Amino acid sequence: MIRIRNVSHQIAGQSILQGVDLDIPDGGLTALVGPNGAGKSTLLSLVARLQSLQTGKIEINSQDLQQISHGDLAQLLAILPQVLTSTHRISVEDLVGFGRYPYSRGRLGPKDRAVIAEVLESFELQEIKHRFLDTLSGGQRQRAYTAMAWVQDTEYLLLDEPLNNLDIAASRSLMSRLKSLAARQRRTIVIVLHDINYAAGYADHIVAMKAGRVVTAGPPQEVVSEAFLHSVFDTDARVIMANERPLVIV
Ligand SMILES: Nc1ncnc2c1ncn2[C@@H]1O[C@H](COP(=O)(O)OP(=O)(O)OP(=O)(O)O)[C@@H](O)[C@H]1O
Repeated sequence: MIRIRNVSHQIAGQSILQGVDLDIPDGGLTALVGPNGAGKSTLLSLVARLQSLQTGKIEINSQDLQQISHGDLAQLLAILPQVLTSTHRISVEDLVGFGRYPYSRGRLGPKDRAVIAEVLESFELQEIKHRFLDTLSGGQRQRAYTAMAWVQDTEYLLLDEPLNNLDIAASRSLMSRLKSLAARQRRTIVIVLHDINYAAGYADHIVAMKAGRVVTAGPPQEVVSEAFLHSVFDTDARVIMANERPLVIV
């Protein structure tokens, strides 16, 4: 479990997170939602130790995040940040191969190669595995980066807006793939999503943030309502039920 207690964060004197308390349960998909600037990316980056913790405490599997060695953390948790550069002349296969670095230290062994082949297959990248990243479409590149995060084979995977640039078919396919892989391999995926319907349709848990605080958390059926959209997103939209999940009429 990821346990976040009383985490506050400031940048240049501005308060970004304010006393965040949150338990992210083990297994399945937890969607982090909220308006632009709510603090979602900042919270993920603190959990992944991309930024230093200023106040409060974060524990992963009851271990203090600050005390976990770099090597152990790289095998426990992977993050796909929001901003991805694409200027590198690197092939999809090599990019995904980099994801094995915590295990291979740069020398891919048979197990690494097998895992890479399996992930290229399951993320439908086989046919473009020799292409350079800067020749791909935005959506293909996004899939390649997500595969690189996945191939790290970590118990916890943090994905910041992985549906960026993906069309509806690719978005649905990625969400159902993540959901079934998480269930099959008992992984915990925390995913920042802007489209509330993908969160409502696929996530096991939803955590909503606003102005640097967690305002509500729970299963989609309990969280997503017209009152929730009004209070968190300042918008009035209808919510109906479809396939036993809430659906926002946009
Ligand atoms: N390096 C930085 N310098 C100054 N302000 C920052 C920096 N990083 C984040 N912020 C500010 O912190 C707040 C939270 O940003 P963050 O990216 O965590 O929000 P978010 O919920 O992920 O937003 P979005 O949905 O737009 O990606 C925003 O007001 C942002 O402008």
